[in-house]
Amino acid sequence: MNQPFIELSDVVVRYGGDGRGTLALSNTNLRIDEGDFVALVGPSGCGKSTILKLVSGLIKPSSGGVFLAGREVAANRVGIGLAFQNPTMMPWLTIRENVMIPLKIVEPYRSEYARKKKGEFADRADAMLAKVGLAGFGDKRPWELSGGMLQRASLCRALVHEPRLLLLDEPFGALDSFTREELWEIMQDLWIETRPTVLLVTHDLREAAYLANRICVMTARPGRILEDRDVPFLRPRTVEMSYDPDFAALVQAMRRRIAEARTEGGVSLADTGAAA
Ligand SMILES: Nc1ncnc2c1ncn2[C@@H]1O[C@H](COP(=O)(O)OP(=O)(O)OP(=O)(O)O)[C@@H](O)[C@H]1O
Repeated sequence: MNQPFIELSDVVVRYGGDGRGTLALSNTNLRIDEGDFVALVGPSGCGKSTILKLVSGLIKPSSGGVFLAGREVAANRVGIGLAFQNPTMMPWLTIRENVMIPLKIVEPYRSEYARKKKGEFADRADAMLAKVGLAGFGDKRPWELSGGMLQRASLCRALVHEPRLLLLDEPFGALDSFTREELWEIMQDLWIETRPTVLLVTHDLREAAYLANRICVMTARPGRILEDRDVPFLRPRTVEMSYDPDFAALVQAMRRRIAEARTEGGVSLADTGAAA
């Protein structure tokens, strides 16, 4: 079997440190190949964001292993892009400067940025903005853009340094449904063009089925992967396709699975730390 790009092996996460805190993940196993697009879905609080935190190295597992490109996450230098529900732009910077932030921080761009390539990087940011329909908005400040426009800019910022891994935590969750669907299309185009490995956390099952190649359904907390399904629809997918019977049937099956999953994790008082 090929070595996966992301691997979680028997991962347990207990928040709180003294062994009496919240058990968020129990014996979670997950393998993701490079270039794949995987959606994590499941009941609220089941540990989806916890998996993103593990893969980004923000937290360590209480036990088990988390590997990225064959190495422990802590020892890894894989470039990562991040986008969240709240696009959090720096208000004192222009949109272009916000998009360029990873180029100031992440090598090899960082040293080049300091030397001579600032103009070149501004062009790169403008090209990204044009791809997501924000041509000409580089000089604007964040407060001059709508929520949907800010989220487009946030996708540019997540991808400008060509990361091998893109972590998305409900990036379209706060948008109206029309804007959300527009952003799905943009996200799909960006993924097809550069093929980063993507791990998407979402509550929107149509979104998961539109964007992902695989959907992993988690149990209620303490979470683990309950079901791992391939999404067979051809690309590029369209919003119209999301109303086809096959697509609707997949979404319905997921919905049922999550309803069942709500009862399959089983949170006890001890798990929450409330019994302590
Ligand atoms: N820093 C923390 N300290 C203590 N408990 C935490 C911490 N972070 C998360 N938790 C708890 O761990 C569990 C899993 O949290 P997580 O955010 O991973 O779930 P989620 O599936 O992403 O939730 P949602 O779908 O509601 O966003 C939740 O019960 C949460 O309250």
